[in-house]
Amino acid sequence: MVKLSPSILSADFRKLEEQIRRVDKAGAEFIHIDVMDGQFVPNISFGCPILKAVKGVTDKVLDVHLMIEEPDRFIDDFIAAGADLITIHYEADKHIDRTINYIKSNGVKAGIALNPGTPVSVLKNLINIVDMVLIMSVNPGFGGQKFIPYTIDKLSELKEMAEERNKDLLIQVDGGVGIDNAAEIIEAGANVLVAGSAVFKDDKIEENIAAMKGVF
Ligand SMILES: O=C(CO)[C@H](O)[C@H](O)COP(=O)(O)O
Ligand SMILES: [Co+2]
Repeated sequence: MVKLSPSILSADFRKLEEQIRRVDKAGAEFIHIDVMDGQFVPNISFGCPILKAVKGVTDKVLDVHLMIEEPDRFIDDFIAAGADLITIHYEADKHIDRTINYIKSNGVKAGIALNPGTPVSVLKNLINIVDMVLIMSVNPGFGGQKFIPYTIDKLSELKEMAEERNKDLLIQVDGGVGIDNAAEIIEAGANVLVAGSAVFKDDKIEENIAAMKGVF
């Protein structure tokens, strides 16, 4: 079954609690939390205090996307704040095997994210130890960007790699996802769709989620 993970990066932060409750009630399975450090990506977003606040208002899977350098420094903090799934970038961690195993040893699910320019082939061995792979379909750092078409091929390649290994893998896609391209993205292999602007657009959260789920 395909799951939806609305990114709160596009929420109205003046009424974050209300927006989370609406996303939850409208049927989103995950809540996507974009953490940016101004180093790995050219933008700063938010960190553990926001995650803790979100944890207080929903039981949905808190899907934390760490766009930060050397994420191993902060894993304990994000686990303590309530993360259910932590995704780190392949490009940001010199000892990614150690960090992934550390996350899992704490009973939290672990994912690896790949920037658009990083080939799926780097996962040849790592695919065996992760719960999820996140294929970035924009260059990370900002919401509201355009989907990069060649990342569709990366989704297909990843799906094939997972099937060859008989592996039940969460395949997440993030960036520029909306009702216009959701069908093609799912067809290529994604089973978790992140959407920020497409969900929070015009404050029509319920309609936007229903339209998106209509495609699944
Ligand atoms: O990781 C991200 C950006 O780095 C966001 O999750 C992503 O961009 C979602 O926003 P949108 O759906 O508006 O593209
Ligand atoms: Co994200």
